[in-house]
Amino acid sequence: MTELKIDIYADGADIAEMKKAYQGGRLAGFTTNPSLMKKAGVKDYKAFAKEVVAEFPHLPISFEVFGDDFATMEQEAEIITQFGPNVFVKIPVMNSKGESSVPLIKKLSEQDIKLNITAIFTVEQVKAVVNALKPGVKNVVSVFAGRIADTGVDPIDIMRQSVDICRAKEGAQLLWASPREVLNIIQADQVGADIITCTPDLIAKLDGLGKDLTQFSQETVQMFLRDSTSLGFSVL
Ligand SMILES: O=C(CO)[C@@H](O)[C@H](O)[C@H](O)[C@H](O)COP(=O)(O)O
Repeated sequence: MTELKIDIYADGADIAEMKKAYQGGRLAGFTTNPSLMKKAGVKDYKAFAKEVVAEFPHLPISFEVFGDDFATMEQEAEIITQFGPNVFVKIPVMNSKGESSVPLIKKLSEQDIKLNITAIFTVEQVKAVVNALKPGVKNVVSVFAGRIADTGVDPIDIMRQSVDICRAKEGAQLLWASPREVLNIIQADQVGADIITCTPDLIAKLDGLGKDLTQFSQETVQMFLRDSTSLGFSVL
């Protein structure tokens, strides 16, 4: 069995799926975002958050602000942080107009609000965000490695540099966001990221970690046989 040092969080907003993922025994926390809440059909943000916090009072959970102007984000952050002592407030690194959230991040961090800064893609953004965080307060810095890879860029170097920047600030934890495959969990562990947040489907695939490849080859052929038998086809 491959030993992982990294904390694995579940990324989603479907409470039944979150509970199921937690029962697997590997989870150290949860993240959500507006797109995941839309997909899961969440109708009432506060009711949803209350239920999640009641279900997992002992695990870190990140809830995102919905506002796009900094005054609204600030008000929402002050409400979200009161959802529970285990709650992190997710603030996007910029708003939809591309205006930097760094001044707001600094303001909220100075109030000891635990933050998860999200939608980070560059080392420059990591530097600016970490610089704004109050030392000693637990914070999460979420770099979207999978979306970086979607542009054809290998995210490893960006993630390595991000780990180093976070290590220099007490309390800052680097989160590898948007992983696509189990290999990314190994890579995140190897670069020294503190957290990786994965969909429940990806978490389920962790059962394949360290599996014998010849055995996996045979199981794959057995799957083809099961399906060809059930289809009843023959080329003869
Ligand atoms: O909370 C976080 C990161 O802190 C996550 O919910 C984060 O938003 C998601 O992992 C990403 O948005 C997922 O990206 P993608 O798989 O849709 O490309």
